[in-house]
Amino acid sequence: MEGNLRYEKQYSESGKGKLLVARCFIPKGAEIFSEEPLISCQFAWNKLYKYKACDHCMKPLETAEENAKRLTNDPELALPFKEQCSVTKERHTQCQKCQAEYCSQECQTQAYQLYHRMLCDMLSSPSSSLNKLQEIWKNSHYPPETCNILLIARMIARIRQAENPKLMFQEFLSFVHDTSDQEQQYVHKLLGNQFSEIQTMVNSELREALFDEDLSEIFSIEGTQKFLCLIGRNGQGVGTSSFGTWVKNVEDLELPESDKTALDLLIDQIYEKMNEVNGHFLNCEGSGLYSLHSCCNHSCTPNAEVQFPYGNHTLQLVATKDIESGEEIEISYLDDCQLRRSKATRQQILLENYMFLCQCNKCTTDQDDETDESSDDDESDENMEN
Ligand SMILES: C[S@@+](CC[C@H](N)C(=O)[O-])C[C@H]1O[C@@H](n2cnc3c(N)ncnc32)[C@H](O)[C@@H]1O
Repeated sequence: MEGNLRYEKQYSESGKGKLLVARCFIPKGAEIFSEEPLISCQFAWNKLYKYKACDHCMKPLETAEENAKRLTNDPELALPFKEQCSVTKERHTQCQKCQAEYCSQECQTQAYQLYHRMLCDMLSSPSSSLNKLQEIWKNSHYPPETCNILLIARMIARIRQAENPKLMFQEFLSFVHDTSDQEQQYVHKLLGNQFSEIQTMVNSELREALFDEDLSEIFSIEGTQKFLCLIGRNGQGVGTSSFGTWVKNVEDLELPESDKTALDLLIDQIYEKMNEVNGHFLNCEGSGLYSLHSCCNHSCTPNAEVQFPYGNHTLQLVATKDIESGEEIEISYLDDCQLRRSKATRQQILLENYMFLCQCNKCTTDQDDETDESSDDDESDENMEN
């Protein structure tokens, strides 16, 4: 199988750590790989805002029409081509103990086998340390969120439920997780002074909920800090939307030109209304840790991008340019708007969020401060979403 892969892992000689390199020519638009996350989790505030998605794969649980009604605040809204909605409610299941909802029995079983068995009891009791931990986190990380502390609880449960917990722990440690850079100049922003009290609380609730003598290293304060940095530096934002999937499906339909025009108009009007009512928070969001994707370095002129074509947490890496054999495969950790900012601003955002001074081609050859197209006042709080 190795022989068919379009990429290989290498180690950078210029201090960028692991990286992915193309093993063959990859044409623009082609899939480089797709992968399931090692672990993923929705953001903590989703429930309150009524974003409903599978507790395991993040596939939306409300139909495209329900989704559109909620986000436009228009209970009368009706969508044509309802059969193009991919939500199949008759397949949905629920954990009888903690009420977690799933898009299918397969997801419920997978979640239980991977991490849910260890967490279910605690999640079903409102006063448990795990629920306390979620509340502590929610109260210090308001939307837009970039990670949920339950992701760490799931990581620990995944390690403890693994056939070989030490091996699974090592797998997580293969993601970059240092809490400061080599010169000790920069510390990850999740470990900033404003969060020091929270780190102690998080550590103590994690110990109470999930302590295991054999894995005591995870439960030290340094262990908690490492895990926080690990999700901060590698976590990939995931966004799913049943309306978005419906739009993609109806756009592929073979329709007479006049019907297509009417449909496009309807879609534009719905999106406009959604933006008016809800701003930019249209997706059910969360984050995940992906083994292969986390080997991709950042570039301010990337040649690949992350997509979620299946409407769940399965990630696909797609070439956005022709990539020559031997070329590094690079994504952007910045969104399009941030990519147009000056070198100084881009570097500051990357330092704050990922603790590195960008060594991509553009940054090492560029004196582009004057090309900055936007104000440098906005703060960035983006994860590896783009
Ligand atoms: C998701 S990891 C990418 C893979 C990483 N090189 C590794 O060894 O695992 C993100 C980290 O890679 C490094 N990195 C990514 N892009 C970089 C770049 N353009 N310049 C320097 N370091 C970079 C930084 O340490 C960053 O925190």
